Amino acid sequence: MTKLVFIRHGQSEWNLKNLFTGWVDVNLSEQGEKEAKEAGRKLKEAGIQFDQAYTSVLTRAIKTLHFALEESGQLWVPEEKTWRLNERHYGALQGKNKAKAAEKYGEEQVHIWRRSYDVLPPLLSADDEGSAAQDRRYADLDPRAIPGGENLKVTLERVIPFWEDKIAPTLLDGKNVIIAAHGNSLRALTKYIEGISDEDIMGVEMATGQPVVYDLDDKLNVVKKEKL
Ligand SMILES: O=C(O)[C@@H](CO)OP(=O)(O)O
Repeated sequence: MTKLVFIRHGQSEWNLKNLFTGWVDVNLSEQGEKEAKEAGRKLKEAGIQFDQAYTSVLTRAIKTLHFALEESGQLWVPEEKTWRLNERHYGALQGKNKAKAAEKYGEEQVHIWRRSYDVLPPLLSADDEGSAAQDRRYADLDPRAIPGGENLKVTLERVIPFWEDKIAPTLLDGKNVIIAAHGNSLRALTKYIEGISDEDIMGVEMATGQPVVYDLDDKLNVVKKEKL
């Protein structure tokens, strides 16, 4: 039996301001730091020991991982960062206020952009200001893989190759894994490992800074799921 823990980053500065964030690299808020440390204390209390950590290339997830590991006395655990665990890219919505967008485009349209499985947000092009194509951390990516905006389906399609190549083999090796990532990259992984339908995933939410602990059998079937 191996343990797999998901943790969505603690509250970010843009969660606090209610802005669409996606690939914009914002920091944790003060509250977010507290949530990440509290998550670490809960992991310690539960006695969960990790062998490997994975996170995105975004500050809010990396710092959440570090606070949680430090607080649980496991800051030494090997970690790998990948763009594949990034938040879903919110395209031209990034930086816009979610409540103002609902006033302008209607609640329903905004809900569809936020939670539908396969509707894309308005896209950014590579030469638009704020495009990831201009960000050095994505320099090694095929420019065609740099998104201008993603729905959950596209997010899942770029998260799963990393699951198959790295995370699943580590778990199959009997190692306990923590993944510190984002609301939508973790919803994609949740959908995949729990076999949730395209419709039902619309109702699945991830709380900031709350560890979700899975016990997996030797075929990586979920035996138990618990939120700390
Ligand atoms: O703005 C975002 O990047 C995400 C997570 O904060 O928002 P939502 O929950 O609306 O998908």
